[in-house]
Amino acid sequence: MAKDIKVAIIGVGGVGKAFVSQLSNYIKKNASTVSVSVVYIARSRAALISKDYSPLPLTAFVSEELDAAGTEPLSVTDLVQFLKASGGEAILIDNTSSIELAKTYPDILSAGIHIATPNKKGFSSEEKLWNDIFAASGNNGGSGGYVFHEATVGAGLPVLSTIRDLIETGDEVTKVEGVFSGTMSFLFNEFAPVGASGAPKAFSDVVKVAKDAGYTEPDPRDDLNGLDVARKLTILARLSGLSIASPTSFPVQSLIPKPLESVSTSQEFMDGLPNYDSEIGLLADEAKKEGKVIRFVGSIDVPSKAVKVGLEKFDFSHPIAGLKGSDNIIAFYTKRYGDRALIVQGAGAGAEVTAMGVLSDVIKIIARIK
Ligand SMILES: NC(=O)C1=CN([C@@H]2O[C@H](COP(=O)(O)OP(=O)(O)OC[C@H]3O[C@@H](n4cnc5c(N)ncnc54)[C@H](OP(=O)(O)O)[C@@H]3O)[C@@H](O)[C@H]2O)C=CC1
Ligand SMILES: N[C@@H](CC=O)C(=O)O
Ligand code: NA
Repeated sequence: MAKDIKVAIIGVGGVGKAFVSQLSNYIKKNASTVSVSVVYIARSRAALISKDYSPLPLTAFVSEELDAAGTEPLSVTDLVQFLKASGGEAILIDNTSSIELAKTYPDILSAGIHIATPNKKGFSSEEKLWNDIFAASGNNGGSGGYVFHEATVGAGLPVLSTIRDLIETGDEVTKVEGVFSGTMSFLFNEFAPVGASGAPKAFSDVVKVAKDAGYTEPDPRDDLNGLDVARKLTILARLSGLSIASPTSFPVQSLIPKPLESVSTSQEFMDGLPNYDSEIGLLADEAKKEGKVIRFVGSIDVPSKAVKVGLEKFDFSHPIAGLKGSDNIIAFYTKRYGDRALIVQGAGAGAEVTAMGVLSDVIKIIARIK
């Protein structure tokens, strides 16, 4: 029988709940070959802890159960100690968007605990944190835990595994470009579709739909200010070998109306947004007159080290103009692939497709340690 791998899950929001459900199915399906026990599940102010390391039940109501029966969450130091005391391998799943938690990854990895996460913060903030995380990890042959973060770019789409494979097999990535935000894709595909006729939808209404569908960041301003895309490009640029100080160290266009930049809560922002629908409507109308649509895109030009994020106009026939739903499209230009890029396309946001990216990372870790 394979050794039992302990799992701790922090964050059971949209992605976290879908992850718990997918992990539960994975554990049942693979019970004869893999033994996985979830021993800790936490949200901000409550946790379920299995002190004797017996598996916690993985139900669809996990966040409600946490509130009803949970105790105070452990500090990261205590959680590491608890997982280490089990005597075996342990994986931490960070399904939050917390920078504080991300800052502790080097310590968690140094303790030999593995990490799988869709949280972009650790990989896209100051470069020192990125360097510390990978130096502490076992990814490059070190003694620390493995860290995988596929869902930080393009949700479950194979974006990071693709760029790593290209580079590790000796190809040279020259340019990466496309649509990197499920939210932004959905907003413009719905608000300014190709060949639109009739009354346009209000931009603020579409933002609300994207939020309710679980595409946005916990705070949708993090999408609309361009920073979510900037974080993804920071990760891809760093994987391409560029030194990127932070996601604000290159040009990033924000779609937040100036007067709403200073509001304090995300609810105030959502309430104020309808007042600015006409501003973005004008940009879409201008493009339409030229036979184009506007889309929110990003690009990394590796030789010139140029990274940028913002709105651009596209002909109706361009593949970016024709995207649907929350689809991302990411084109990798490399020496081997020449002028015809390697393209990855599909849903780039949503709980299920993101959780799939996290679980696939967990499965990769299990394959290395079991
Ligand atoms: N949604 C998507 O399509 C995608 C999301 N991601 C990333 O996945 C992560 C989760 O997103 P999503 O599920 O949509 O977000 P949600 O806001 O739905 O869920 C966040 C969860 O994290 C918990 N949490 C937040 N901070 C802490 C903390 N310091 N300690 C413990 N728990 C905490 C929250 O608990 P509580 O409710 O108690 O505060 C909640 O359970 C984010 O990093 C996001 O960027 C990545 C790709 C796609
Ligand atoms: N808010 C993000 C979620 C995935 O990273 C997006 O819309 O792409
Ligand atoms: Na991905």
